[in-house]
Amino acid sequence: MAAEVVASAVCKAIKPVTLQSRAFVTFLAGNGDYVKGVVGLANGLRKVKTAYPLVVAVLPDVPAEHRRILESQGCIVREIEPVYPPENQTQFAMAYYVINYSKLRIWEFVEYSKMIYLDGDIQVYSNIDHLFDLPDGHFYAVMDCFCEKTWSHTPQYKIGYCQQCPDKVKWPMETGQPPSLYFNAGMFVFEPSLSTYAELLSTLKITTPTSFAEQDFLNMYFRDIYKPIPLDYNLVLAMLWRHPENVELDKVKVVHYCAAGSKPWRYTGKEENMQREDIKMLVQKWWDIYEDESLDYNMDMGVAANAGVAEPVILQPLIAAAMSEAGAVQYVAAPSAA
Ligand SMILES: O=c1ccn([C@@H]2O[C@H](COP(=O)(O)OP(=O)(O)O)[C@@H](O)[C@H]2O)c(=O)[nH]1
Ligand SMILES: OC[C@H]1O[C@H](O[C@@H]2[C@@H](O)[C@H](O)[C@@H](O)[C@H](O)[C@@H]2O)[C@H](O)[C@@H](O)[C@H]1O
Ligand SMILES: [Mn+2]
Repeated sequence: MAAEVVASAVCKAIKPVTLQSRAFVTFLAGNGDYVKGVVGLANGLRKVKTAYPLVVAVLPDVPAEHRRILESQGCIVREIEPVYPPENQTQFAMAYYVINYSKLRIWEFVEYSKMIYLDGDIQVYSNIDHLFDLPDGHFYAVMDCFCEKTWSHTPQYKIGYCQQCPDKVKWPMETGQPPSLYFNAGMFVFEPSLSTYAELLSTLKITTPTSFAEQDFLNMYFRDIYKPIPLDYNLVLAMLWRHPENVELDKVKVVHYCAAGSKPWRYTGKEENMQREDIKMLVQKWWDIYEDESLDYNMDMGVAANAGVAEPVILQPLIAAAMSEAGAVQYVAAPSAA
């Protein structure tokens, strides 16, 4: 087909799609060493050449020096109000509650139509920009694992049931339905919305805090629209020793350093499982990116090379979105939960 015919066909196919503003977002609290995690994340996103900026939602207690470091690394720093526990909810240490529930403020970042949230202890090793093209109206995240001691307070842990291997120890149906699919809240794809934000906070006010804080709360709130995505998009490290059969390490795109002792910037190797070769390799991989000065933010580099610069117009997703109406593009289908 002659080039001009193709061009006109593509132009006809591209309906007037409003420019989508998209960004990665992470969260930083306190004046401690998590800022290293966020700097590492900014470098990692640059290394995989994401087209989108990294927004950092910071609590007021994040010092000016840390904010300067983040801005010098191309991050967009946005201060958020802490979310304080209701007066009658004091069974959690204030700091733990505030640090975890304040994450919910990111729903008010409505200048972005779609965001990917990443914990500060996460590193992105392959480009995941295609997740922004997942269909709207759902909450995408990776399923968690119930086998670590951190779950010992739950019925599923006591029974030995885990959604990562539902046939290994079957859920006793006589006790009722198995727990709904449960995601790890260290990484998720979401759409900021003021109405959702208002409802999240009003619901929180009447919700008793639980051990996994905002992760439990988000699982309850988004249960009906939650869609699991493959664990390659958020490898919770405990999966390496709890469900190795579910992990293909060379396919993993995102690593979540949430196992005790695995935070790379604090790694001593002393905790359980921390002397594993795969853990040592993943910690070193994080340090290689953190210390790679060629990845530092540089105003002279091209826009695409600098996460955090004003949003470039990326035609590919717009064409894909337009073509999808012609049924020509298959989106990343959320895998079946089983
Ligand atoms: O002192 C802290 C503790 C937590 N966080 C942020 O809150 C997220 C959730 O905490 P963490 O990752 O330690 O929880 P885990 O995934 O290990 O349960 C972190 O990744 C950081 O982004 C922070 O900035 N400062
Ligand atoms: O308590 C709130 C946290 O809950 C989640 O971490 C848990 C979870 O991953 C468990 O499965 C692990 O066993 C545990 O180590 C780990 O702390 C989120 O990653 C984090 O962002 C944050 O919401
Ligand atoms: Mn984490």
